[in-house]
Amino acid sequence: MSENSTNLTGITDSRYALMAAFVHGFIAIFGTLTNAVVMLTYLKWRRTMFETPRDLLIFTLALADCITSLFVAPIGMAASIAGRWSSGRAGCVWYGFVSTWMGLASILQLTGIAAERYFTLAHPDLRWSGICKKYARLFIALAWLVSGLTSTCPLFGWSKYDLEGIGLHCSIVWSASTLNYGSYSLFLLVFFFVIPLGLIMYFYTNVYFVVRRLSSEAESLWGADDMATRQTYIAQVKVARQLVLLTGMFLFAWTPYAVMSFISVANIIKPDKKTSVLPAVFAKMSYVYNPLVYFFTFKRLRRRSIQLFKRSTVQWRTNDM
Ligand SMILES: CC1=C(/C=C/C(C)=C/C=C\C(C)=C\C=O)C(C)(C)CCC1
Repeated sequence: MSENSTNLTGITDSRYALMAAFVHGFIAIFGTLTNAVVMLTYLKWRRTMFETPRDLLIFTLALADCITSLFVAPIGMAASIAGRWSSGRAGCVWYGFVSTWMGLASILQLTGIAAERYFTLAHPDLRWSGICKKYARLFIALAWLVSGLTSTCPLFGWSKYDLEGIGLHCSIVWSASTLNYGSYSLFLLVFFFVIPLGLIMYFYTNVYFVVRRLSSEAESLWGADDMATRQTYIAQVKVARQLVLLTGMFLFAWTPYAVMSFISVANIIKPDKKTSVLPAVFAKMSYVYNPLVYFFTFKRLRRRSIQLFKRSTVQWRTNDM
């Protein structure tokens, strides 16, 4: 990874450049379109769709992925096609800043939603779900604000955004060569990866144990006549499963990048410039597959999106006649 590089021309290898061009192009088109469909569906049926904190979360995650696909991926594609960084210093800072902001906001929101699941299922006595619905908007706004402020630090001298890998994308300088770079890198890895990951694992492990205990006690707890309570419980567990999948997919995408960044900071081995492109590309693919996870797991969203698609096709045809 680059350390003190200020040379914004970049050196590339044609095979990696071709792959990066393809991935960036794919993200720019499909990431923007699929995430836009998710958001439009929510906005079209906003009265009924924003029922739970989970819906707000899906909307804001789709917004973050859409912003990155639309405003960052084309810059990466242009660089990959040119075989060198082609958007200057400002383009590099923009690329690094937006990618960092959106990524950090997503991990904070996924931690928040894991907490909501934990308190809803493990401590129903706290009536957390009611409180959470009320404060979900505030939490999401805070997550965006905190991650936004954190991402502006490199603009004010705490670390910096620079070319990474073979020079086709920009990120913060993952290095401990100076206290300035090292402290910011560690700050990000600890507060936006290790701690959120630890909390997410704690919350979902507890959810799992509560569900297991309650399932074995189900008969004696509810009896045969309290079907309503039982159905509510089953629905809550289903939601927890969907959210574990969503969070798991995000972490699946970002963990290789976080591990490679840690290896660079700890100076364990010096990652090869070419192969270090792969974790960054892999992380970006989550912008495209996240909407697919929403469509396949959230039935209501899927049904409404299909409805939206059918309506627009009918409208199109009518306008054509
Ligand atoms: C978003 C997460 C992280 C930080 C990512 C950063 C700083 C990304 C910047 C740019 C690019 C180009 C990324 C890849 O495409 C951590 C701190 C690594 C933790 C996981 C979530």
